[in-house]
Amino acid sequence: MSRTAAVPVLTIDGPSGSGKGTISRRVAEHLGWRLLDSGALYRAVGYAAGAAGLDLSDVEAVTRCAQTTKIRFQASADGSDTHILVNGHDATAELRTETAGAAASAIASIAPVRQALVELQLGFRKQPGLVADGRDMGTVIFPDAPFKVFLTASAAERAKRRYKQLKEKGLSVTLSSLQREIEARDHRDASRSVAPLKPAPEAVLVDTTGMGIDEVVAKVLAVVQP
Ligand SMILES: Nc1ncnc2c1ncn2[C@@H]1O[C@H](COP(=O)(O)OP(=O)(O)OP(=O)(O)O)[C@@H](O)[C@H]1O
Ligand SMILES: Nc1ccn([C@H]2C[C@H](O)[C@@H](COP(=O)(O)O)O2)c(=O)n1
Repeated sequence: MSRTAAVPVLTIDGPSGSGKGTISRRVAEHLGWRLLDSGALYRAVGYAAGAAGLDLSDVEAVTRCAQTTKIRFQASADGSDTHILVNGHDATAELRTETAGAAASAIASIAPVRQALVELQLGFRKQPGLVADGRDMGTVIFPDAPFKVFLTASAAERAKRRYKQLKEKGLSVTLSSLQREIEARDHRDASRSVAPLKPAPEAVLVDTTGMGIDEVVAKVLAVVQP
């Protein structure tokens, strides 16, 4: 699934809360490369399906939804942030919730839904390069990527990070329920038959447990610029 093999791609896959989004953004900025947040696409389809009142296990209806939903990434006016428009509605805040993550994980196990999002993802591969974050970037979407990283961290550490993030947003959550949700999502993403969450055999594994963000960024950059 190449599109333009001459364009370098760094794939960053890993479980929920391992820091893929944060690290991908920082690394893409440093390299001056484009960024693909593939999880946002699945979140957008899950959100659109929910908004249309669909049963998320209705394969035909959710597939049609994936094929017709218009998803657009738009830089904020000051360029510091990216907004996600779903069928013209700015759904950025709704898409970041744990509920949206769980809905995304549910519809992501449907093979034709994944197929409907392939071309969109390949279209991000443009010069001077792409940092692609997700679950199957290195295994399915960009198997020929010259640089592949798999980020992990213990479930307890990932739950703590998410807890801090949500508390800072003023949301009421408990650490134990977050850890349970994270573990359930990991299990579903890793055990599905289509494009399961797993490292590409040649990916560099980075366990970020106990590592700060700057340290992880440096380690990932070293994969591209040894
Ligand atoms: N190495 C790190 N040390 C401490 N906090 C981190 C680290 N990496 C990421 N974080 C924080 O953890 C939280 C989750 O990170 P992030 O959203 O990047 O993870 P993710 O893997 O993209 O999650 P998801 O798959 O659910 O979208 C954020 O608040 C982020 O700032
Ligand atoms: N390449 C991808 C990206 C995401 N998903 C699914 C599985 C995740 O639980 C969900 C949300 O992703 P996140 O925003 O947390 O990275 O979307 C996938 O199957 N494949």
